[in-house]
Amino acid sequence: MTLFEGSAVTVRYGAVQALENIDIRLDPGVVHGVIGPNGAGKSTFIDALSGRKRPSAGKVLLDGEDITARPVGWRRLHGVSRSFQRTSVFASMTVRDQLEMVARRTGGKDLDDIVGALGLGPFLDRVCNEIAYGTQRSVDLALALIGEPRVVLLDEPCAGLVADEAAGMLGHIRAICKDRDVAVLLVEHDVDGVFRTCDAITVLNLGKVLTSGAPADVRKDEEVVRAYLGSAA
Ligand SMILES: Nc1ncnc2c1ncn2[C@@H]1O[C@H](COP(=O)(O)OP(=O)(O)OP(=O)(O)O)[C@@H](O)[C@H]1O
Repeated sequence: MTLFEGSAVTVRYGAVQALENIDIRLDPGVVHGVIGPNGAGKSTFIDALSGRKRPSAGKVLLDGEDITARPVGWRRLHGVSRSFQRTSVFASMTVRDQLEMVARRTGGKDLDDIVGALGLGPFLDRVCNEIAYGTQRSVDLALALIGEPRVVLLDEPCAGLVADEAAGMLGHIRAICKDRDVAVLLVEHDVDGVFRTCDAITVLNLGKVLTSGAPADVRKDEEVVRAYLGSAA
């Protein structure tokens, strides 16, 4: 059985059809990238899968159970977490207080492991608005990982990072996916980074799937090259 599945997910904002019949399957230990031009529907897709936005049609399934009507908090406590495009850290709290707050809520006993894996130990007693932006993004990722989620939906975790930081972040994400057998959905604009990091890639364009499959096949897909990758492919 598929761990987590979006089936024919459709989202309309009034007259705007942001997503039309999108299918995705997320499996443990697999990083699944979602790429596409601005406005393709990537953030809307994460919102629909995470419970922030109720799909107009279609279903979201966890372990085969229909969780489409379950709210965000229920999903988080049942192993589905997400991060946001903009950093969601509380500026005036210390890194430790933030992480512990989420650990208490989710019952997470894995805080020390996550802090170690992301190299956050030296920053635990620093206030978030005093640490570098790249470290704040690592705190964001840590917040999504607390509580041993089985499914992690990441909305542009590399936004605003310089190339080296982005490469480090993507390396952490892949390692955590493999080490913890987590199903990861990665929305990211850094196309080369996505191709290096992901085991499978879905390309969205104007709310529809252009193609989905192994990175090498997606890179060769003529429609994707024409609509999105262009000469970068
Ligand atoms: N709250 C909203 N109300 C109306 N339309 C919206 C809303 N949010 C998104 N849209 C529209 O839905 C479509 C998909 O937007 P979405 O933000 O999901 O795309 P995206 O691929 O994440 O884009 P980006 O890469 O710029 O973040 C766009 O046409 C957008 O204008």
